[in-house]
Amino acid sequence: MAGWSCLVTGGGGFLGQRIVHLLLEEKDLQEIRVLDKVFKPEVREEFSKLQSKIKLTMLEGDILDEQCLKGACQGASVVIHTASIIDVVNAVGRETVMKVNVKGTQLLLEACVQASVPVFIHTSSIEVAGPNSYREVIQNACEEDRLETAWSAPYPLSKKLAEKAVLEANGWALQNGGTLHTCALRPMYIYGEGSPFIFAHMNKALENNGVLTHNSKFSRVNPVYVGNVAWAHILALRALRDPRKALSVQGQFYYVADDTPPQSYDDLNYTLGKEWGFCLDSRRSLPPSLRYWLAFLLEIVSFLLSPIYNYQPPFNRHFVTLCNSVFTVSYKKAQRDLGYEPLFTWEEAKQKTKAWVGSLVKQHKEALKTKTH
Ligand SMILES: NC(=O)c1ccc[n+]([C@@H]2O[C@H](COP(=O)([O-])OP(=O)(O)OC[C@H]3O[C@@H](n4cnc5c(N)ncnc54)[C@H](O)[C@@H]3O)[C@@H](O)[C@H]2O)c1
Repeated sequence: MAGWSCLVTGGGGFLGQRIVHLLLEEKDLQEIRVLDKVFKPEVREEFSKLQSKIKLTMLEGDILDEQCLKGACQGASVVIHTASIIDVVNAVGRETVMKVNVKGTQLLLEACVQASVPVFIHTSSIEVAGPNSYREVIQNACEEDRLETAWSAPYPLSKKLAEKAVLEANGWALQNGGTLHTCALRPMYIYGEGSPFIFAHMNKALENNGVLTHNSKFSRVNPVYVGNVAWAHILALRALRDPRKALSVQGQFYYVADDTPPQSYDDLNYTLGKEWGFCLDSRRSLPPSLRYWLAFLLEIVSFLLSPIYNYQPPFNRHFVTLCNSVFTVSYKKAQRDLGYEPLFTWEEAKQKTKAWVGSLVKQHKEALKTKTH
């Protein structure tokens, strides 16, 4: 097959970087374009090193900038769209999240039509499916269950609308007479080296003598390792580029999990941190029902104050539900259609992530030492 090129939006992010690394191994790939709003200096340096292996172009720009998207898509054969704002506590502002996640996706789809890019892989999220209630137990959910979030909170709603736009765009006519083929991947909560959530969590605990906050001990989910999620993206793009497989994959969505055992978010953090002296807060936490109604009260206060003051509650009902639900999925459909098997076992994923958490602890100790000298 002739040389091809791939654009990764959000490619400077936690997942995007791992996708870029895996792309390097793809046959006949001539160019990787990485579009991101900002590249951290360490990411820029990492990508500069890769430029000796492949033509890697870093494009700093906004997913809402049509001119930027036009240039980024020109001549690309595949788009992997991971750029998004993840905000489960409404810290960023509703309008911004909706714009970047929904409008940004629509603009990118239109840019693909104009530039005749035939393959579009979208990183969706488990949040488009739920959980809707912490009282509901959902185990081993599969795509045929047609689960759908009922939340109007900006993150789940925007991801739901973005995924819908992507799947509806499957079959669109391209400028050159070709056809656009799309699919969406719905990863569970992603962990691994560089996870912004684990980074924030561990740093907060380090400021608190290694005590990890525990506000999700009733949850039971199957988190997925970042290297496996990146791998699922590669398999999806291979499938959509393969005329024998494309027919069963186009217009479809897939849950992406791996063999990480179902557990609470608290237990995951503890497992990753205990070797480095982290411990769980031994104080009793509020039961979910009480936290839920407290969140509701705070949301009302926020609403009442809104004409005069922008008060953002520290948690909301959606967040409480997320942190206290039993919600696990099966990855059988991805196995069947994409040939997906996790690249990393739970043991490997755990060891790699633990080692990274250890490096955070080391950095923290060194920073403390320099402060005191
Ligand atoms: N982290 C998780 O647990 C998780 C779980 C399920 C799905 N996802 C999805 O995976 C994708 C990647 O998430 P991640 O965990 O790597 O997060 P991340 O924040 O590390 O990566 C997102 C990237 O998008 C970029 N971006 C944000 N706004 C932009 C804009 N206006 N223009 C251009 N780029 C912009 C950010 O700079 C960032 O590099 C997202 O679509 C997210 O919804 C993440």
